[in-house]
Amino acid sequence: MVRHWLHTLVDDTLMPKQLNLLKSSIDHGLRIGMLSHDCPVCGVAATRACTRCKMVRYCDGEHQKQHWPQHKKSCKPYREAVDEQLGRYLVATQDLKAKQIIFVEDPIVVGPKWYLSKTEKTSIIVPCVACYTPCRLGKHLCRRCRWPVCSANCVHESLECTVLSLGQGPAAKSDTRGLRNYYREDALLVLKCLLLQRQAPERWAALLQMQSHEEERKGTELHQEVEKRIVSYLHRNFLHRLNQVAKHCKERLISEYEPELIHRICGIIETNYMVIELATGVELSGLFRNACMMEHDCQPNCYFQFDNLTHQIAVHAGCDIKKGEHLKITYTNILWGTHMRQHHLGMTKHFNCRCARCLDPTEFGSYVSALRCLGDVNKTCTGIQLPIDPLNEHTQWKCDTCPMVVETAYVTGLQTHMSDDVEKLLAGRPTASQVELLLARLSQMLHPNHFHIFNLKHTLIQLYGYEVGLELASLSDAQLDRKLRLCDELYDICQRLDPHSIKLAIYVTVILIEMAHALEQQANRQSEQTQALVILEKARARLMEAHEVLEKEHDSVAGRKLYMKLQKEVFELDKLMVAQSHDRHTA
Ligand SMILES: C[S@@+](CC[C@H](N)C(=O)[O-])C[C@H]1O[C@@H](n2cnc3c(N)ncnc32)[C@H](O)[C@@H]1O
Repeated sequence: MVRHWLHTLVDDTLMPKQLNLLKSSIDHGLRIGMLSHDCPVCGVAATRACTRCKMVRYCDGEHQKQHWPQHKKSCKPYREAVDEQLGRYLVATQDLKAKQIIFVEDPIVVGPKWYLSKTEKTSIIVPCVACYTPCRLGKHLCRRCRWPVCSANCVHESLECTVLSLGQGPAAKSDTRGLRNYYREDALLVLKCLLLQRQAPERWAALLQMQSHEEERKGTELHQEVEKRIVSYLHRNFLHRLNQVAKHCKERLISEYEPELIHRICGIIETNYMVIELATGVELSGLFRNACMMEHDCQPNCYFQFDNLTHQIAVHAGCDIKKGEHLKITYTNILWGTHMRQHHLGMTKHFNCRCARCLDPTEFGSYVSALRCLGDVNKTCTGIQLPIDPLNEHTQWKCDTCPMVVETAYVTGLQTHMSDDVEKLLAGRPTASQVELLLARLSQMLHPNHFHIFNLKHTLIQLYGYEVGLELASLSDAQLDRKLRLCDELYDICQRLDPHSIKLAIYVTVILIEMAHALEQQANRQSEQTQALVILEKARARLMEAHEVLEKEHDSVAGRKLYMKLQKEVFELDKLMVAQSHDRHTA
């Protein structure tokens, strides 16, 4: 769902179920259409881009010169800065308006997904080695390197093809597992990085400037994992033969490829990679010189979109940003509680986040990590238990009402146990009553806004109104009220965590659509037509808000599918409203 830096650790169980239902409609490429390709002076289609920001194009140097006094006010509205704690980061050099494109840039390198899911590792559908179109393993192979391509005519980049052709290929009569053990597309991004030495020395130099955390990574699980998955795989199958080739050809295809360098590249990828989702649903991983410099904050102020064809990134202001403010994105799942986010950032990006949300035990009043206080044997308590020092992983948790204190180990144990219960339940397509049961059980210990509770409630709003027997028209008034109340609660949490819906656009859209559904049903049950129309107006306002929120997700598959759904919903609602007001006038 939501695109960002995360891989397998992003909680898939939080993916709105509705999106799965919508998985089959439109599929077309999306360009970063917000940029004009016309000369701003004469309106003629132009190719000569401003070399500084690359965001405006001119038909000739004369018009570029003429436009400069105007353009210089918005050209490259940010600068790079460095500090000891953050490393390199970006700062706004002028006030920026929400949604404004701050910059567009080409990738340094793009390649297949850096982490494959369990299913992908064994799937016979793989991305074409040349163009990433999904193709069936073994149907077409590149004539030279014998890697899977989508058609016999698809042309594979020649240097990569040469290196891959050094491999022996999978063992004869390999089953799918054997084939997948050989065709490991998740190692190709590293190979593409190595090839930059020869193909694009400037991009190679930019790559090597990126943060790798290579020292901190040594001896960690991630280091061991890439040693097996990438470093030894590439050496064993392809790179070990490069020396022999060099002797024959009297030139080196790649000058440096020793294991330490490959580990460093793996560190660079792990620290910086961004997920690019294509219209086909195929995910790629990319590195960008400037975009990857943006620092992390658990409440970001920027969002980004990708061009499907060129893989360019467009970074937008997610809200109004003042001159001097840092440009910030989020590297983790903002629906997780502070301890989980900290753990994830520490493990993959090697830093402790000290943003305003992480420092606030209530997490902006959202209470997504909070527990209920159970009191002691003598007295029950209605208080809330919160971490005393949220940045300390060993902190105690204290009740805000009574003297009760619990240890972190207890809280972590409880949450892990509950994670398992939630994941297990949601993986099995539960009914609303099964979700309600678990919700009731977890609610005895967790705050009503806790992230596990959020997850269950977000599932519930997509079951009331859809499940057989619980279609909107079949819901009792109480069930309809419950759906609406759950939507309100979820919306409130999203607003606290992400007031501009920068990271939670998909979640918020689903919530707003479900709110609109519940309101439409309430309007249906109104005998008083004027009142019904007022409720329908409210429903329409929710859909319009969803429309606005979803703009940030125009480039994602989920976003485009939801957008189509939304268009239909607005159309249907408008029809209903016209019919209602017609009835009112003729009554
Ligand atoms: C994607 S890179 C960002 C660019 C990096 N600062 C550089 O100099 O190349 C991510 C790394 O930047 C640093 N970083 C980013 N956001 C941070 C934050 N909020 N606090 C501390 N370090 C941060 C961490 O070292 C992290 O692993």
